[in-house]
Amino acid sequence: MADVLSGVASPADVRALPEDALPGLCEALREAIITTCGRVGGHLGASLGAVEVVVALHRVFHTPQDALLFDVGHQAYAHKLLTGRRDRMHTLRQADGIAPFLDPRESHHDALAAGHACTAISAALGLLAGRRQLGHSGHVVAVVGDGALTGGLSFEGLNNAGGSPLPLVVVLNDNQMSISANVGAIPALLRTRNARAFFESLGFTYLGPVDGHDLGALTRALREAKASSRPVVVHALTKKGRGFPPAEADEQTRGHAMGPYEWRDGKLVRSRGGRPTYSEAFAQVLGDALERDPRVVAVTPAMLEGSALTGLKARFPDRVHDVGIAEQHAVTFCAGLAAAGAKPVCVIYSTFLQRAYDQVVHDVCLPGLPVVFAVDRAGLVGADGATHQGAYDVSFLRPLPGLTQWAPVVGEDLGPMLATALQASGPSVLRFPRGTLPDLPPELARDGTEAHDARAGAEGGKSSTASRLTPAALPMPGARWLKRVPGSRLTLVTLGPLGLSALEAVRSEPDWSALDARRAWPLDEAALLEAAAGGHVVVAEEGTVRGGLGSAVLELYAASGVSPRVTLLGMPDVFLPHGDARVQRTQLGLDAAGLLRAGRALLGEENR
Ligand SMILES: Cc1ncc(C[n+]2csc(CCOP(=O)(O)OP(=O)(O)O)c2C)c(N)n1
Ligand SMILES: CC(=O)[C@@H](O)[C@H](O)COP(=O)(O)O
Ligand SMILES: [Mg+2]
Repeated sequence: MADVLSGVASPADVRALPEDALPGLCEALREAIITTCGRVGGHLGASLGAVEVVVALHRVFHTPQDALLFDVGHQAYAHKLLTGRRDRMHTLRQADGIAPFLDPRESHHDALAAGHACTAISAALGLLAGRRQLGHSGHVVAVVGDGALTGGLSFEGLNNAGGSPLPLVVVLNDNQMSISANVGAIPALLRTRNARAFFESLGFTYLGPVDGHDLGALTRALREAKASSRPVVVHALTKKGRGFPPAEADEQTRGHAMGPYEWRDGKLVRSRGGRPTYSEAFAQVLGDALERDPRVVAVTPAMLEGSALTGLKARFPDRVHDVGIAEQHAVTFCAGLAAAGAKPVCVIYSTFLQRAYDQVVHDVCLPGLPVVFAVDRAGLVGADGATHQGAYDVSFLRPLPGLTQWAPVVGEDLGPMLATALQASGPSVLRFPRGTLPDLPPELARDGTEAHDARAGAEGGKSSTASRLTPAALPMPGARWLKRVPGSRLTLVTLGPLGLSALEAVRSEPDWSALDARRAWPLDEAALLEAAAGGHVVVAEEGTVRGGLGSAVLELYAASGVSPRVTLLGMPDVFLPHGDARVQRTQLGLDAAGLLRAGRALLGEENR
């Protein structure tokens, strides 16, 4: 079987295959996808479901003269395998390896880079319009999932395309799944006869529904679409996870994304990390809040699974809302909830919050509504790479009046921070990273929340996690001295879990202090000015250096007329690619060794 695939070095080879070789090709593609994901993990379910769609597309359209745009790009592993990347698929999602999604810098068969959902229709229409304007021929096809039709951007594209004479081809890969089961009225409509009426009323010729695993039917529909002089939708019904029993049987996500696994004797063997993640810890404290206060409501834009909210959805079906891939709507929906007196918590990945910036500014912050944003995946995300890095939230949120930005160091910080945010009269952010919770270091275990603020002089506060979550600890104070050395020449100022790197670093430098900023905004000015008094400050954060906490600290020092020597560490001024987040953290100097290096260099003691 693999032999069929080894004879395919480019789409021209796919087109040259006799029809009776195609089922074998599809099987070999599935085998390659299953093997690759087993070794390195990845977006298995969507890619398995789209195998026939991809093969049929390459039979009918000729890339790169014709352009295929896959929404998100997570379903396109077969496309990668057919376009000269088969030999490198084992490097998928790893540093310097094959990209997690599509990118023309990796292959000229990839028309445009993506990773976020709902962009394909607009991008494809623009590409087609641009090509026609410049006198280029060639067809342009947007492959979108049913999940993408829960997002407004897709509809902006459909509206424009349906009213345009350009012969855009939209292939709707309808598997009735987003990451979780798809939601809302439109996915329901897609499985009725009204699907035809719906697309036709938007100005498209509708072809389908077609069995998306029937190569013959798909090929015929795509040929007809290619011959059209008008915009066309080809509606293909597919099954996510097709051909891999554990994915097909996975009722939650149909194997949407999987970590490495082994497939032995017909059984899936997966090593599951035992430690809870920040997302799970947040979901736990959110569950407590939902339990305690009937006004609390949780909202997720299509990330129930990743945000660890499936359990809460089952417990509080009417108060946990999955609104689809609709970040803008999610935020404005929360604004409405807050205006009604509810206490909405919008649980959203840092990278996806980017799409809802105006909604945060205009609908939440401007009226000062008490919406809590739980910003997950803040910082380095690892294998998903540049499109998904949680790099910008601190920088783009910091200028917004009245918005408080919290960042927990350890899981134990989440409860008091959420409780403080829920008590606030205006909007708040809690940013936390992708990954597992650290052990509670002894320096933090010693004190209760309020006792961390050494200026309060409190020692030996409450000792149990539960007691740290009590309202007595609220509201959260400002910055927290992780270590405070009187007369210290240097202070490490950190945001979020980097406080743990700082704690480790200062164990080797008994004369240095360490301050957890605890908030990116508003700053704890008194604590930061105290840090400046030592003359040397290193600010470290997992977000862009430009515009982040470090910039805020420099603004404070400039405005206060103090001028310590300052080094800023964080994510640099480039789009950081996929790789191992731990390795990248070290490369960026954000681990304890990096902080030590930066501090010693600042003091002119690099040779120590
Ligand atoms: C703006 C944005 N929000 C959320 C996501 C996370 N995400 C990636 S794929 C996906 C589901 C997409 O569903 P669908 O379009 O139907 O494709 P399928 O996976 O079913 O093939 C989601 C929610 C994203 N990539 N971009
Ligand atoms: C393709 C996509 O956007 C999501 O599937 C994303 O890869 C999820 O990331 P996490 O694994 O961090 O939930
Ligand atoms: Mg889908």
